[in-house]
Amino acid sequence: MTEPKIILTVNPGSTSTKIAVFADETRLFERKVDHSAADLAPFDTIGDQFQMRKAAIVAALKAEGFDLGTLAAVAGRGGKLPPLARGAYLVNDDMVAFLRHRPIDQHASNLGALIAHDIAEPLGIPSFIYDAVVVDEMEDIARFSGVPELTRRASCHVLNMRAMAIKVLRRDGLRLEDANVVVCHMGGGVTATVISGGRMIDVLTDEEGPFSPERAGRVPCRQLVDLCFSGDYDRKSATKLMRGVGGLVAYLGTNSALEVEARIDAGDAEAELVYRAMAYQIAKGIGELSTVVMGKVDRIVLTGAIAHSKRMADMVSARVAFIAPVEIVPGENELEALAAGTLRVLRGEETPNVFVAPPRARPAAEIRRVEEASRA
Ligand SMILES: Nc1ncnc2c1ncn2[C@@H]1O[C@H](COP(=O)(O)OP(=O)(O)O)[C@@H](O)[C@H]1O
Ligand SMILES: CCCC(=O)OP(=O)(O)O
Repeated sequence: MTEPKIILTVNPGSTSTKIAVFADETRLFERKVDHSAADLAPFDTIGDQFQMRKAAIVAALKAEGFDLGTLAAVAGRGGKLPPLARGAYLVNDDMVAFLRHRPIDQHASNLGALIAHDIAEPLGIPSFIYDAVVVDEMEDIARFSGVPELTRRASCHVLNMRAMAIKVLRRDGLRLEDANVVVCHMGGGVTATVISGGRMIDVLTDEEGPFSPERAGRVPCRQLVDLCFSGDYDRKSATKLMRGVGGLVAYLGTNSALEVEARIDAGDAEAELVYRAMAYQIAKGIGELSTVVMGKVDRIVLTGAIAHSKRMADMVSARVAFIAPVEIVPGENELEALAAGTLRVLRGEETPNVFVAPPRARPAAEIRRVEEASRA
């Protein structure tokens, strides 16, 4: 009998870091470390959280008495890289450098590959990402933003959305390839997608859709431009306003939907209105994506940690149930999906993709200098 493959999976989310160790398909243990808005406030960028999050993981593994020497691979949640294909990518030097120095965006998932690589490299074992948040299968028509310089790109909770859609359909004897499903993941970030014929043909990213516990979501763009040039913000602080201290944090000072619900239960009318507004925006997003498949939606799936909330699930369902049956599948199985994908690679059933960093875009001023020099 062959020895089981031991895999450490790492899922840095905006409000928590989750890890689990698997022996083949069997989960040996799982740990979640929550990061409150106050814990995260001192960090300017996601990259600055690397040591804090890695230390939390190492401490959790130590508390379990886990021997790192038994590991066959480490898998991290894939972050804000350029658009990728579905499936596995080996974490290589190009990917590490890209995520460290020029990630497309600030998101906790950027730390998935970095932490996985940092743990795996000294052990002489590979690290992988699987179904990264930037898997992009959008159709050409979905890429228009209205400004030619700004192309819409996919970014969502890919791992969990696909896994939950497959689970719901399989239970009803259906296949993802044969259905139209709108999935909304409600966690620290909220994103939604419409999956048609097995592909995520359009996506509501966390910057174009509903606000969420710590993100602003879609905002009035002219006012945003004014805000950026008001003199009160630089690039870092304006970015953080959108991601990190937006949404529930901005309105209510907490990234915890659980805390907001406790305040509502205690009679806080402001908390109730903000939470209801979040549900309203989520429902509008689902409606928007339903038009992509002309309303022919087989299932709407609500998932993520906030789908545990009956209050939120009811508020959203009430507005979208006219479109299609609503399935509530709380939580996420991102760690299982990471382990399952990595196992396929280790067993030789899937070949990992190779990440090649795109060339750096040259700033307009540099291009002008080069052109002027060549004319001279
Ligand atoms: N049972 C629950 N009901 C409502 N909200 C919950 C519940 N459990 C967790 N949450 C909320 O879900 C959000 C975190 O989602 P999660 O997906 O775990 O985070 P991350 O995006 O960091 O991975 C937090 O706002 C948390 O308060
Ligand atoms: C970038 C989309 C994924 C996302 O928002 O994840 P979290 O909810 O974990 O922040």
